[in-house]
Amino acid sequence: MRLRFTKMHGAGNDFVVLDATGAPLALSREQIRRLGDRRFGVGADQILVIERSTTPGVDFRYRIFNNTGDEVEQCGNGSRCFVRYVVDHGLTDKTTIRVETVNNLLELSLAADGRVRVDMNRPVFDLARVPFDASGLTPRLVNGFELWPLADAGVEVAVLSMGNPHAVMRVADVDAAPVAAVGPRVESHARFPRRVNAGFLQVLSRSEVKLRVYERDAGETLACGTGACAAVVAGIRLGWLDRRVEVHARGGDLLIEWPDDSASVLMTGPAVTVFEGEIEL
Ligand SMILES: N[C@@H](CCC[C@H](N)C(=O)O)C(=O)O
Repeated sequence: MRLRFTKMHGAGNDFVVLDATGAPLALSREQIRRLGDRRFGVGADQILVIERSTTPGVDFRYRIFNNTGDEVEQCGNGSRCFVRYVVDHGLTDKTTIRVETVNNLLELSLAADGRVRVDMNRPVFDLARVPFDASGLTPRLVNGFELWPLADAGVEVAVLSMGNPHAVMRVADVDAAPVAAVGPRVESHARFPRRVNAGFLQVLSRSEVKLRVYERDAGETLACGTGACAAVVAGIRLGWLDRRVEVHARGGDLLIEWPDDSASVLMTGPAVTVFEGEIEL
Protein backbone atom coordinates (compact mmCIF):
# COMPACT_ATOMS: atom_id res chain seq x y z
CA MET A 1 0.00 0.00 0.00
CA ARG A 2 1.36 3.42 -1.00
CA LEU A 3 0.34 6.22 1.34
CA ARG A 4 0.64 9.99 1.02
CA PHE A 5 1.50 11.81 4.23
CA THR A 6 2.35 15.26 5.53
CA LYS A 7 4.99 15.72 8.21
CA MET A 8 4.12 18.54 10.63
CA HIS A 9 5.12 19.83 14.03
CA GLY A 10 3.71 22.02 16.77
CA ALA A 11 6.54 23.48 18.88
CA GLY A 12 8.69 20.47 17.99
CA ASN A 13 6.09 17.82 18.90
CA ASP A 14 5.99 16.06 15.53
CA PHE A 15 3.27 14.31 13.57
CA VAL A 16 2.59 12.26 10.48
CA VAL A 17 -0.74 13.58 9.21
CA LEU A 18 -2.91 11.33 7.01
CA ASP A 19 -5.89 12.52 5.02
CA ALA A 20 -8.83 10.09 5.16
CA THR A 21 -11.46 12.66 4.17
CA GLY A 22 -11.81 11.18 0.65
CA ALA A 23 -11.67 7.48 1.44
CA PRO A 24 -11.60 5.48 4.67
CA LEU A 25 -8.18 4.47 5.93
CA ALA A 26 -7.73 1.38 8.07
CA LEU A 27 -4.17 0.96 9.29
CA SER A 28 -2.89 -1.88 11.40
CA ARG A 29 -0.96 -1.24 14.60
CA GLU A 30 2.19 -2.35 12.78
CA GLN A 31 1.64 0.18 9.98
CA ILE A 32 1.13 2.98 12.49
CA ARG A 33 4.32 1.99 14.29
CA ARG A 34 6.21 1.99 10.96
CA LEU A 35 4.98 5.52 10.20
CA GLY A 36 6.15 6.69 13.63
CA ASP A 37 9.50 4.91 13.48
CA ARG A 38 12.37 7.37 13.05
CA ARG A 39 14.65 4.82 11.37
CA PHE A 40 12.39 2.48 9.39
CA GLY A 41 9.52 4.91 8.71
CA VAL A 42 8.82 8.64 8.59
CA GLY A 43 9.24 9.33 12.31
CA ALA A 44 6.82 11.11 14.61
CA ASP A 45 5.60 11.31 18.19
CA GLN A 46 2.00 10.86 17.05
CA ILE A 47 0.12 9.88 13.87
CA LEU A 48 -3.02 11.91 13.10
CA VAL A 49 -5.79 10.64 10.83
CA ILE A 50 -8.23 13.27 9.53
CA GLU A 51 -11.76 12.22 8.58
CA ARG A 52 -15.04 14.00 7.78
CA SER A 53 -17.47 14.01 10.70
CA THR A 54 -20.98 12.61 10.44
CA THR A 55 -22.12 14.58 13.52
CA PRO A 56 -24.33 17.57 12.64
CA GLY A 57 -22.51 20.89 13.15
CA VAL A 58 -19.10 19.21 13.39
CA ASP A 59 -16.70 19.64 10.47
CA PHE A 60 -14.12 16.91 10.99
CA ARG A 61 -13.11 14.00 13.13
CA TYR A 62 -9.49 13.39 13.92
CA ARG A 63 -7.95 10.30 15.43
CA ILE A 64 -4.72 10.34 17.37
CA PHE A 65 -2.29 7.45 17.65
CA ASN A 66 0.86 7.44 19.75
CA ASN A 67 3.87 6.13 17.81
CA THR A 68 3.46 2.82 19.65
CA GLY A 69 0.17 2.27 17.80
CA ASP A 70 -2.15 3.02 20.73
CA GLU A 71 -5.10 5.29 19.98
CA VAL A 72 -5.44 8.13 22.51
CA GLU A 73 -8.04 10.69 23.44
CA GLN A 74 -6.45 14.07 22.94
CA CYS A 75 -3.45 15.91 21.52
CA GLY A 76 -3.10 19.67 21.89
CA ASN A 77 -0.23 20.31 19.47
CA GLY A 78 -1.77 17.86 17.02
CA SER A 79 -5.07 19.76 17.03
CA ARG A 80 -3.27 22.90 15.84
CA CYS A 81 -1.55 20.97 13.06
CA PHE A 82 -4.90 19.46 12.12
CA VAL A 83 -6.30 22.98 11.49
CA ARG A 84 -3.25 24.11 9.52
CA TYR A 85 -3.61 20.96 7.40
CA VAL A 86 -7.32 21.29 6.55
CA VAL A 87 -6.97 25.00 5.74
CA ASP A 88 -3.79 24.62 3.65
CA HIS A 89 -5.22 21.63 1.73
CA GLY A 90 -8.46 23.47 0.94
CA LEU A 91 -10.60 21.00 2.89
CA THR A 92 -12.53 23.91 4.42
CA ASP A 93 -12.83 27.66 3.97
CA LYS A 94 -14.00 28.22 7.55
CA THR A 95 -11.76 30.11 9.93
CA THR A 96 -13.38 28.55 12.99
CA ILE A 97 -13.52 24.78 12.76
CA ARG A 98 -15.22 22.19 14.95
CA VAL A 99 -13.60 18.79 15.26
CA GLU A 100 -14.38 15.71 17.31
CA THR A 101 -11.80 13.41 18.84
CA VAL A 102 -12.56 10.06 20.41
CA ASN A 103 -13.97 11.71 23.57
CA ASN A 104 -14.11 15.46 22.94
CA LEU A 105 -15.35 18.25 20.72
CA LEU A 106 -12.89 21.07 20.06
CA GLU A 107 -13.30 24.48 18.46
CA LEU A 108 -10.23 25.86 16.72
CA SER A 109 -9.44 29.09 14.90
CA LEU A 110 -6.56 30.57 12.95
CA ALA A 111 -5.08 33.71 14.48
CA ALA A 112 -3.98 36.61 12.23
CA ASP A 113 -0.31 35.88 13.00
CA GLY A 114 -0.60 32.31 11.65
CA ARG A 115 -0.75 30.70 15.07
CA VAL A 116 -3.73 28.51 15.99
CA ARG A 117 -5.98 29.01 18.98
CA VAL A 118 -7.81 26.02 20.42
CA ASP A 119 -10.62 25.80 22.93
CA MET A 120 -9.36 22.75 24.82
CA ASN A 121 -12.52 22.35 26.92
CA ARG A 122 -12.67 22.31 30.68
CA PRO A 123 -10.12 20.39 32.76
CA VAL A 124 -11.43 17.34 34.58
CA PHE A 125 -10.55 16.90 38.26
CA ASP A 126 -12.77 13.89 38.96
CA LEU A 127 -10.13 11.26 39.78
CA ALA A 128 -12.23 8.39 38.45
CA ARG A 129 -12.35 10.08 35.06
CA VAL A 130 -8.58 10.73 34.85
CA PRO A 131 -8.42 7.77 35.81
CA PHE A 132 -6.41 7.76 39.07
CA ASP A 133 -6.76 5.31 41.95
CA ALA A 134 -6.38 7.33 45.16
CA SER A 135 -7.50 4.59 47.56
CA GLY A 136 -5.62 4.73 50.88
CA LEU A 137 -3.72 7.90 49.89
CA THR A 138 -4.03 11.22 51.71
CA PRO A 139 -3.44 14.27 49.54
CA ARG A 140 -1.59 17.37 50.69
CA LEU A 141 -4.00 20.22 50.22
CA VAL A 142 -2.62 23.48 48.82
CA ASN A 143 -5.28 26.18 48.43
CA GLY A 144 -7.84 23.36 48.55
CA PHE A 145 -6.26 21.47 45.63
CA GLU A 146 -4.67 18.06 46.10
CA LEU A 147 -1.09 17.04 45.61
CA TRP A 148 -0.85 13.26 45.68
CA PRO A 149 2.29 11.62 47.12
CA LEU A 150 3.50 8.72 44.95
CA ALA A 151 5.91 7.42 47.56
CA ASP A 152 7.39 4.64 45.41
CA ALA A 153 8.12 7.13 42.61
CA GLY A 154 9.48 9.65 45.12
CA VAL A 155 7.28 12.51 43.90
CA GLU A 156 4.12 14.46 44.65
CA VAL A 157 1.79 15.06 41.69
CA ALA A 158 -1.24 17.16 40.77
CA VAL A 159 -3.65 14.87 38.91
CA LEU A 160 -6.11 15.97 36.23
CA SER A 161 -7.37 15.21 32.75
CA MET A 162 -7.44 17.41 29.67
CA GLY A 163 -9.30 14.63 27.87
CA ASN A 164 -6.13 12.58 28.41
CA PRO A 165 -4.47 11.90 31.78
CA HIS A 166 -1.80 14.14 33.31
CA ALA A 167 0.34 14.15 36.46
CA VAL A 168 2.16 17.44 37.09
CA MET A 169 5.21 17.83 39.35
CA ARG A 170 6.76 21.14 40.35
CA VAL A 171 10.56 21.19 40.09
CA ALA A 172 13.10 23.89 40.97
CA ASP A 173 15.10 23.57 37.74
CA VAL A 174 13.46 21.80 34.82
CA ASP A 175 16.74 21.46 32.89
CA ALA A 176 18.21 19.49 35.78
CA ALA A 177 15.00 17.51 36.46
CA PRO A 178 15.36 13.70 36.25
CA VAL A 179 12.77 13.43 33.44
CA ALA A 180 14.25 10.26 31.89
CA ALA A 181 14.42 8.48 35.26
CA VAL A 182 11.23 9.65 36.98
CA GLY A 183 9.05 10.12 33.85
CA PRO A 184 8.65 6.41 33.04
CA ARG A 185 8.02 5.54 36.73
CA VAL A 186 5.17 8.03 36.92
CA GLU A 187 3.87 7.15 33.42
CA SER A 188 3.44 3.50 34.39
CA HIS A 189 2.57 3.98 38.06
CA ALA A 190 -0.02 1.42 39.19
CA ARG A 191 -2.37 4.17 40.40
CA PHE A 192 -2.91 5.25 36.78
CA PRO A 193 -4.71 2.30 35.15
CA ARG A 194 -4.48 3.88 31.67
CA ARG A 195 -0.99 5.26 32.44
CA VAL A 196 -0.32 8.99 32.39
CA ASN A 197 1.61 11.87 30.82
CA ALA A 198 4.14 13.17 33.36
CA GLY A 199 4.84 16.93 33.39
CA PHE A 200 7.80 18.65 35.08
CA LEU A 201 6.96 22.28 35.78
CA GLN A 202 9.33 25.08 36.73
CA VAL A 203 7.61 28.31 37.74
CA LEU A 204 9.61 31.35 36.54
CA SER A 205 7.01 33.94 37.55
CA ARG A 206 3.22 34.10 37.91
CA SER A 207 2.91 34.36 34.13
CA GLU A 208 5.84 32.35 32.79
CA VAL A 209 6.88 28.72 33.21
CA LYS A 210 9.22 26.15 31.74
CA LEU A 211 7.85 22.67 31.10
CA ARG A 212 9.09 19.25 30.06
CA VAL A 213 6.70 16.35 29.55
CA TYR A 214 7.41 12.64 29.51
CA GLU A 215 4.49 11.56 27.36
CA ARG A 216 2.62 8.31 27.69
CA ASP A 217 4.08 5.97 25.02
CA ALA A 218 6.09 8.63 23.17
CA GLY A 219 8.61 9.41 25.94
CA GLU A 220 9.90 12.95 26.39
CA THR A 221 8.71 15.16 23.51
CA LEU A 222 9.86 18.68 22.68
CA ALA A 223 6.42 20.02 23.70
CA CYS A 224 3.05 18.69 24.83
CA GLY A 225 -0.04 20.85 24.31
CA THR A 226 -2.35 19.06 26.71
CA GLY A 227 0.57 18.84 29.14
CA ALA A 228 0.98 22.63 28.97
CA CYS A 229 -2.75 23.09 29.66
CA ALA A 230 -2.65 20.63 32.56
CA ALA A 231 0.46 22.21 34.11
CA VAL A 232 -0.97 25.74 33.93
CA VAL A 233 -4.34 24.66 35.31
CA ALA A 234 -2.62 22.85 38.19
CA GLY A 235 -0.40 25.88 38.83
CA ILE A 236 -3.43 28.18 38.92
CA ARG A 237 -5.35 25.88 41.27
CA LEU A 238 -2.33 25.65 43.56
CA GLY A 239 -2.01 29.44 43.66
CA TRP A 240 1.35 29.63 41.86
CA LEU A 241 0.18 31.17 38.56
CA ASP A 242 -2.06 33.84 37.09
CA ARG A 243 -4.67 33.03 34.47
CA ARG A 244 -2.56 33.80 31.38
CA VAL A 245 0.76 31.99 31.20
CA GLU A 246 3.56 31.72 28.63
CA VAL A 247 4.85 28.14 28.59
CA HIS A 248 8.39 27.56 27.33
CA ALA A 249 8.88 24.01 26.11
CA ARG A 250 12.13 22.77 24.61
CA GLY A 251 10.69 23.00 21.08
CA GLY A 252 8.82 26.32 21.35
CA ASP A 253 6.37 28.45 23.26
CA LEU A 254 2.65 28.08 23.95
CA LEU A 255 0.25 30.59 25.45
CA ILE A 256 -2.22 29.03 27.88
CA GLU A 257 -5.20 30.90 29.30
CA TRP A 258 -7.81 29.72 31.77
CA PRO A 259 -10.11 32.71 32.30
CA ASP A 260 -11.94 31.25 35.32
CA ASP A 261 -12.54 27.92 37.03
CA SER A 262 -15.65 27.12 35.01
CA ALA A 263 -14.16 28.16 31.65
CA SER A 264 -12.46 26.22 28.90
CA VAL A 265 -8.68 26.25 28.72
CA LEU A 266 -7.42 28.16 25.68
CA MET A 267 -4.19 27.22 23.96
CA THR A 268 -2.44 29.32 21.30
CA GLY A 269 0.66 28.17 19.46
CA PRO A 270 2.39 27.34 16.20
CA ALA A 271 1.58 24.66 13.62
CA VAL A 272 4.13 24.04 10.88
CA THR A 273 4.30 21.83 7.77
CA VAL A 274 7.76 20.30 7.34
CA PHE A 275 7.41 18.20 4.18
CA GLU A 276 5.06 15.93 2.25
CA GLY A 277 5.80 12.52 0.81
CA GLU A 278 4.73 8.97 0.06
CA ILE A 279 5.63 5.77 1.84
CA GLU A 280 5.19 2.12 0.91
CA LEU A 281 3.60 0.35 3.89
N1 LIG B 1 1.60 15.49 22.27
C1 LIG B 1 0.32 15.61 22.76
C2 LIG B 1 -0.30 14.51 23.54
C3 LIG B 1 -0.31 13.18 22.77
C4 LIG B 1 -0.99 12.06 23.51
C5 LIG B 1 -0.28 11.64 24.77
N2 LIG B 1 1.01 11.06 24.53
C6 LIG B 1 -1.16 10.63 25.51
O1 LIG B 1 -0.87 9.43 25.45
O2 LIG B 1 -2.13 11.05 26.14
C7 LIG B 1 -0.18 17.01 23.04
O3 LIG B 1 0.33 17.94 22.41
O4 LIG B 1 -1.12 17.17 23.82
